[in-house]
Amino acid sequence: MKIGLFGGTFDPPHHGHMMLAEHIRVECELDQVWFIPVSTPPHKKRSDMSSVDERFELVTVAIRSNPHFHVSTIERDRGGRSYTIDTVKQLKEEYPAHEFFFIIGGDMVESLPTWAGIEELVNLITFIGVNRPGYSPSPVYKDHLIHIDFPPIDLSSTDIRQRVKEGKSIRYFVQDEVAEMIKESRLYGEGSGT
Ligand SMILES: Nc1ncnc2c1ncn2[C@@H]1O[C@H](COP(=O)(O)OP(=O)(O)OP(=O)(O)O)[C@@H](O)[C@H]1O
Ligand SMILES: O=C(O)c1ccc[n+]([C@@H]2O[C@H](COP(=O)([O-])O)[C@@H](O)[C@H]2O)c1
Repeated sequence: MKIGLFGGTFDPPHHGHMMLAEHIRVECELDQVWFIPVSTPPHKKRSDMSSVDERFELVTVAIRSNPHFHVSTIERDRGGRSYTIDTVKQLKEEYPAHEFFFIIGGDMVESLPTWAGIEELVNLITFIGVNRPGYSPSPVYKDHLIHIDFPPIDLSSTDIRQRVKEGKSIRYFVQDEVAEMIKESRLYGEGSGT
């Protein structure tokens, strides 16, 4: 089976994530996409990040309606900083018959040279990269990166959190169930979305 691994902080998962995963699944003829919420992101430093359990729950409800989408606990279970090289090695060992790809947006394509063990990692897995508004595709590792055009979606989890803080509606920015969970759990501040 061809599996697209889609790692992220997903705080929260938004429609950009869902559109990207579905677009890549179809374009690259993947059998499944496995969403992998990070335990601690390797590069991001945020003191107000939701817990990995909360982010895992948000992803679980966000992907529920798509039979090709799954969520993995691999990084939650491992804990600590979620280096992709560790995840890829572990998954290749557990599922030797699967062919894995790693899906990333333009910001992550740009940051690839700084990833832990990147020289080894690019020989273990092929990346699938898309454009993202504000980021230009990097010429590095192009032999290990399949570039897929993606309709620019200028949306980020940061935007969603900011809207919630400001008491603005996040309807149609995230799935209804995700918006409900944000409200119920009072994530991201007093407004918690409408
Ligand atoms: N609008 C988008 N277009 C293209 N790629 C995206 C988009 N949003 C997220 N991604 C990609 O999805 C993956 C996971 O992203 P992440 O969960 O960090 O979301 P984010 O919106 O970038 O979050 P934050 O605003 O908190 O940094 C990354 O590879 C990122 O590049
Ligand atoms: O392994 C690394 O050094 C590394 C550095 C930056 C990002 N990543 C992975 O890229 C994915 C997206 O990261 P982020 O910060 O956008 O949530 C997520 O799975 C991270 O573990 C991995």
